[in-house]
Amino acid sequence: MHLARLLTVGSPQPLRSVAVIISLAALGNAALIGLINHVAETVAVREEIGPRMVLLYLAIFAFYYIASRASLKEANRVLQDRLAGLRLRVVGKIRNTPLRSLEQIGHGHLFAAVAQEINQLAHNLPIFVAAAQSAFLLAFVLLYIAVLSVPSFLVLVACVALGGSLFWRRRIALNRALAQIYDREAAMMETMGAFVEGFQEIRLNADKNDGLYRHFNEGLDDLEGAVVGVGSRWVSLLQFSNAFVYALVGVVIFVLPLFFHGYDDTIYKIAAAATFCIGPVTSIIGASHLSAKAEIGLGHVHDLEAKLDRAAVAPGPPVAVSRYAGFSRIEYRDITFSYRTPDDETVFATGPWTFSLNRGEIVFFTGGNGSGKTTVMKLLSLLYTPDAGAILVDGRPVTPEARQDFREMFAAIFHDFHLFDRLYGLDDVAPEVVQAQIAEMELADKVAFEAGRFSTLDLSTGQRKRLALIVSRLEDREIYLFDEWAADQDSHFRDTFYRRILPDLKRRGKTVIAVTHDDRYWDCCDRRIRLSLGAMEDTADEAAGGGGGGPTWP
Ligand SMILES: Nc1ncnc2c1ncn2[C@@H]1O[C@H](COP(=O)(O)OP(=O)(O)OP(=O)(O)O)[C@@H](O)[C@H]1O
Repeated sequence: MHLARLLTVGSPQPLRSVAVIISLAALGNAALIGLINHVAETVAVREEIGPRMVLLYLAIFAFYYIASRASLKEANRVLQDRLAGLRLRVVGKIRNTPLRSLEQIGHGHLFAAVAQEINQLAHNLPIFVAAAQSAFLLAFVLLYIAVLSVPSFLVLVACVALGGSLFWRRRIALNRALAQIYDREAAMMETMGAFVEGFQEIRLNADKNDGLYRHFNEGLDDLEGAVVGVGSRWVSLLQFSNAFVYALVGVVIFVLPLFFHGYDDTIYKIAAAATFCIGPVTSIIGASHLSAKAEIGLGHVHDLEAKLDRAAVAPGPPVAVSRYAGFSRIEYRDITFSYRTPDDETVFATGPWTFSLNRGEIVFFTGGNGSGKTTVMKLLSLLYTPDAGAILVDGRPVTPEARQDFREMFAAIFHDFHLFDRLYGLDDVAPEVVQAQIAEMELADKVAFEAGRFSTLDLSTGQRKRLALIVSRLEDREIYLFDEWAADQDSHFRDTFYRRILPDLKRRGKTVIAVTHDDRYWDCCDRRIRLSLGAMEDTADEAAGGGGGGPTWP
């Protein structure tokens, strides 16, 4: 069903053309079988095979060869095109999904669906195409048998229907077992991931290393047992299909002559034709095994698509300049937000809080671990949509359609930031400008900007953060969010950040919101907000609190 859905999305025209070419190739194959039978009969009655027959054989063979090659190539091209379309569609949905929904789906699930499942399918597609050709061939061979003897055809069709239904029943049981393998494979992949991500920890601790290895081994045993079980079911299914074809040949040779007269002349032709079917039947059975796997994999991709569709927000038109560019004041009114479990239990809640931000000010957010600073940063930039409350820019409410415009005002460096090696979205930046910033950030001996990309990202965490700062400055946004940016910097660069970079941004009319634990630099802000269990607290009255302009609560 999922495979059929993959094929039917998009224009039906290429599929029709493929079906025509595949059926031509199968027709050529069947004609070849018919001709071979005819020649064998001619030789058997000691008649001469003339050059016409040789020429006919060569012509049919050439036709079959060309059509078969073209059908495999064309079908593969069309199917790979459908898969590329599926990948593009899923990634297109991912990029328009709200951050929170993506976090709930989980990165592992996303990668498994977009990379693993679709890749596997892409590799197996040629086998499906060959199986489709075999199916057409079987149909033509049955037609050929019908031309030779209608009663034989009817008996064979009845036998094939019976065999097909037996096969189908066994296949359903096999599919169930395959689905269980999928779950075990996912669990094993997770433990594999722990080896890679926790490599430093296990290299330092042999007991931990052994424990994880044992856990992996148990999972592997479990998986192996399931795979072996499916393998033996699969082998017996394959044997059943081959034995079934031989049984059919037996019916042709031994049973049919007992019931039908005048059958002796054609018996060997029908037997030969049925024998020719063994290869195609094996090819179809092989593909059916893979198609069961593909169904499960594609099922996961389609499940993911459905989740993304439920969460998706229709993208607005491309934004050249945010409609809020040049804002004077942003007000966040009665904002609330909570992380919830799938059972709808609240894990952490923040708000209701009300906060306003004036153009050109520097606001620090402080608070203990888990107090909600990062969460609030994501709410302020609308990476998270508040559960309730309103945001107004210069008195105008930010409507759902305008949210992307609002986000376009921000450049953010979160503590789990991602550094791209290219300046995506900054096509017009002159390399000299980037190079000058690299020098200013004292990274010139480490990294260069060449051919539109950074020469390396293999840098220390502090250095990578400096590179991220360069990128955010090049983006030239209205508001800068820094989530503990200075935490990984040495004392010299920490000083540079608070005493030079932040004031410089302010001088250029930028607004800065920074999460910080650096109490030595609290004098560098205009206002400081403290978060405690998700609640905002005014620090204006604190003697050691932020200097500057003091709080500006609405
Ligand atoms: N993706 C998430 N899903 C569920 N709960 C989360 C998620 N991220 C954070 N939380 C919860 O929200 C609370 C606040 O987290 P947040 O990262 O905002 O705190 P923080 O003040 O930035 O902490 P830190 O100083 O350690 O960086 C945490 O207690 C955590 O349990």
